[in-house]
Amino acid sequence: MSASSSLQPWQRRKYSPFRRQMDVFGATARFLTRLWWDNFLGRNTPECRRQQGRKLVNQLLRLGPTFIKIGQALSTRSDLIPLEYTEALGELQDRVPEFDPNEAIAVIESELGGSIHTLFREFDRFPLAAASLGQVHRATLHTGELVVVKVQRPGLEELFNLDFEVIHRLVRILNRYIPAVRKYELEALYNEFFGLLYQEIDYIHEGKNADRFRENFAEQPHILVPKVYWRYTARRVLTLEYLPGIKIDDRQTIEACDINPDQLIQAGITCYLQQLLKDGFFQSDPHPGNMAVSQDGHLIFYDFGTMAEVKSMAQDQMLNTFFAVMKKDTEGVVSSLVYMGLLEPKPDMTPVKRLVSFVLDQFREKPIDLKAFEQMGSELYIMFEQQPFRLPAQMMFIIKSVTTLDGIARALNPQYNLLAASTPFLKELTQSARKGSLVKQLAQQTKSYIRYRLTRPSDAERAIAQLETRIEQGELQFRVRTETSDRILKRVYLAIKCLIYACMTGFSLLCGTLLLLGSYPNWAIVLFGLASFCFFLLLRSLSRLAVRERLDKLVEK
Ligand SMILES: Nc1ncnc2c1ncn2[C@@H]1O[C@H](COP(=O)(O)OP(=O)(O)OP(=O)(O)O)[C@@H](O)[C@H]1O
Repeated sequence: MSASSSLQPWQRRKYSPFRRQMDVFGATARFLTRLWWDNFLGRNTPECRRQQGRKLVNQLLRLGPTFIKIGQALSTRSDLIPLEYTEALGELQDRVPEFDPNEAIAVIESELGGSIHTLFREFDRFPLAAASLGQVHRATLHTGELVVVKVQRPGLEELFNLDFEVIHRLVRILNRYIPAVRKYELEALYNEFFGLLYQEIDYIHEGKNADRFRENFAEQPHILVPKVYWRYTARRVLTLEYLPGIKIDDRQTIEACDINPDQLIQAGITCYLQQLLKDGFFQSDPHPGNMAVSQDGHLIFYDFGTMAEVKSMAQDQMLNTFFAVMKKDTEGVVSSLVYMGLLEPKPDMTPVKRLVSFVLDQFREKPIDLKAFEQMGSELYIMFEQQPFRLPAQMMFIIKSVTTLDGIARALNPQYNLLAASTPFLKELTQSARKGSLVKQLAQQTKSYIRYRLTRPSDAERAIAQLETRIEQGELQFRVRTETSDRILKRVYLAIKCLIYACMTGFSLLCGTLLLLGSYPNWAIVLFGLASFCFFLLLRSLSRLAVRERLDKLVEK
């Protein structure tokens, strides 16, 4: 990033709230007037919108970091603004001049409490990278470890505080005087946006995110996440292990290093599926600057300032969701999205279902092609204009991150296939979900057997029949937990019980008959009752004995 010679207004040392308000209101008024003028002249072509988009980008750049971030956030909202605008805003690079290294050093010294020489053995004054919120310098710790120090732009928080007030005022005015904007729920968007922005400028939060992300991938050595040096980290300074890498979309260098792009794609897709579906914690901004490839082909992740959360899913739920998308099953997709908190459950879900069905319909005759999501942007916008709801930000983050990832994969291999790249993850998922469901079924069957001991033998019979079939099909294997002698003892015990009940039945019957013949009918009835009860106990023990025998045979197999 090149340093700009002319100082932008937002870089001023002193920026009065009134002056800032005038600048922001002036820029908004100019933008709205241009829109109104185009509308008045009936100029509503894609080319006009593209031009307006470009002008908007320049205006946002002049207004500085808050507005650059607003532009970047809006570039994911094809549910809110037309495609030409999202495209123009998507190009909104962080064209912000890097700041003076002396200022960076001053921030580090005040945040970490020590002079730069006591903190670091070496500190590279020339930044490695610069962005709207901060810049990254290379350094060496006194212990010899190579690190990068991410330093926040001086005065950034003050500028955000100023803009927080100014934009709130602007939102209230727009809501009050321009009824057409009310459908955008600007107040909610404003809260959502600043909530995320304040999180992004808290580097302690970013460090914690990095730690959490690293833990989620601890078992996967091909995913690298820089270690956080907490002793050298504060709210405005983040010190990370130096992990240099090749830019993820630099196919030539990747191939020159003998790294297989297909393996990288697979690792990237698997990693994202895990983030989205299993961990429910994902990097919502996977642009090529936030990912790199190490010399030995591992995937490196940078930047954990914009992590988003969704409800993680159990394995079988994940599978159902994935297959619902692949099968284009609207109901299934909607219920998964509701479960993950990506759609708000409403009494009338018809508009949502209509929208999901529209999206899935686009792929009716062909496999799901993520690139097509982007091309559908303008149609989506038209649909949203007619729908009485907007999507939660996370949903748009997912669409954006998945489509960005798809773009990166295509840059590496234009022939790549999403389904093929997802296969390893799905395979593992299917296996563990299958194991999980087998265990569940076994538990259920065992439960019904136990229940049988208290209630009906027929349930146990059915459960055993199912177990038998599954064992025969090789799906289940029993681990023998009781000793053979123990099992024989139990059967003998049951057989003795049967014998006793049989004797008691016979004896009661005999006594009952004798009493009846000896003209004691009342006593005879009591003994016949006792005989029937013993007979019932006999039958129950016999069926238990039969079940026991079959179970033992299964175990012996
Ligand atoms: N641990 C690291 N090791 C090596 N290089 C790094 C490291 N962290 C960041 N970088 C480099 O610095 C660049 C910017 O880092 P990062 O994305 O974290 O900054 P940022 O200010 O959040 O930028 P943006 O918000 O635009 O993504 C990365 O693209 C990468 O080239």
